[in-house]
Amino acid sequence: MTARILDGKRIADELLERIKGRVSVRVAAGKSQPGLAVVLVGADPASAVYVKNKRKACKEVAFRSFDYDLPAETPEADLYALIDRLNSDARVHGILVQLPLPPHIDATALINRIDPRKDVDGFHAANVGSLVLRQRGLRPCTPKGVMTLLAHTDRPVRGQHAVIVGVSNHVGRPMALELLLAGCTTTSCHKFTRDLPGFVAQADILVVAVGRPGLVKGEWIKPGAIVIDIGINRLDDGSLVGDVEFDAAAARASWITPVPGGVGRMTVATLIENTLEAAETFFD
Ligand SMILES: Nc1nc(=O)c2c([nH]1)NC[C@@H]1CN(c3ccc(C(=O)N[C@@H](CCC(=O)O)C(=O)O)cc3)C=[N+]21
Repeated sequence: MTARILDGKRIADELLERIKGRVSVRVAAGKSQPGLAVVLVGADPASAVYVKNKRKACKEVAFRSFDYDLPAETPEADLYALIDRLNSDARVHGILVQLPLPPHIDATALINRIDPRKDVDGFHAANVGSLVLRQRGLRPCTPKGVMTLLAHTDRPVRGQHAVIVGVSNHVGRPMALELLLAGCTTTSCHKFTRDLPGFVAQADILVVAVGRPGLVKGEWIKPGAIVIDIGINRLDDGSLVGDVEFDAAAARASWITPVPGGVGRMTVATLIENTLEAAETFFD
């Protein structure tokens, strides 16, 4: 078998195109233009690339974007004051504070200061709770974007054995929940897991979000599996690779996401989707 490419760039562009249409309908009906505030603290080069992509996506769908590029030394109190201002600014429907933050800032406290209705990352404790309990709320972008990708395969999700490698707050753990809620039998693997290859071999749907190039070997993959690679690793030669050996995995899988051009693009498009959803659900 040779895998079909689950084309995150194309699926993300189609999603953005649909959102752009909905924005023009909304604005023509006299409703507000959705607004997204993107807060970047410090000069982490990877963060700069991601933030640039988010601001570009805002332009593409005719959202208003409010950009804050702050020095790494910004006092915590100034950031709280900024969040408070954005929370009460009616032109702003979504607030994103790019992570990681400099070490002197308590990221958890700052994220929890965001109005949960504007927390388009879905990182606020209230939104994580809503996801767990299946209540209305904003859902973390990367796992939600992966569910959109899975809907573009020819395979059902319900009933499949999903194996998630990585249990981070923002990606691996909410990913396992999304798949569980969609009717998968789920297995989460992490650094204490014994026999990672044995679990990977059982996956009908494999999602890897660790950040270690080549962690998952192609020969571990169950023939016909769907492989979702969330890792983004920059090699010394400047190229980007995921956590899965792409060529060897693609020889066995039915579908596979590329890096770049896979999950990363969906994360950005889903952030935009969440911002429109926030505007429509909470502020119309
Ligand atoms: N508050 C917060 N929310 C986030 O959603 C968030 C964050 N902090 N911190 C960092 C991670 C990472 N992330 C990505 C965004 C875009 C691409 C992306 O556009 N990737 C492209 C190109 C990547 C490149 O050229 O470097 C691709 O995979 O094709 C990837 C990863 C969002 N994150």
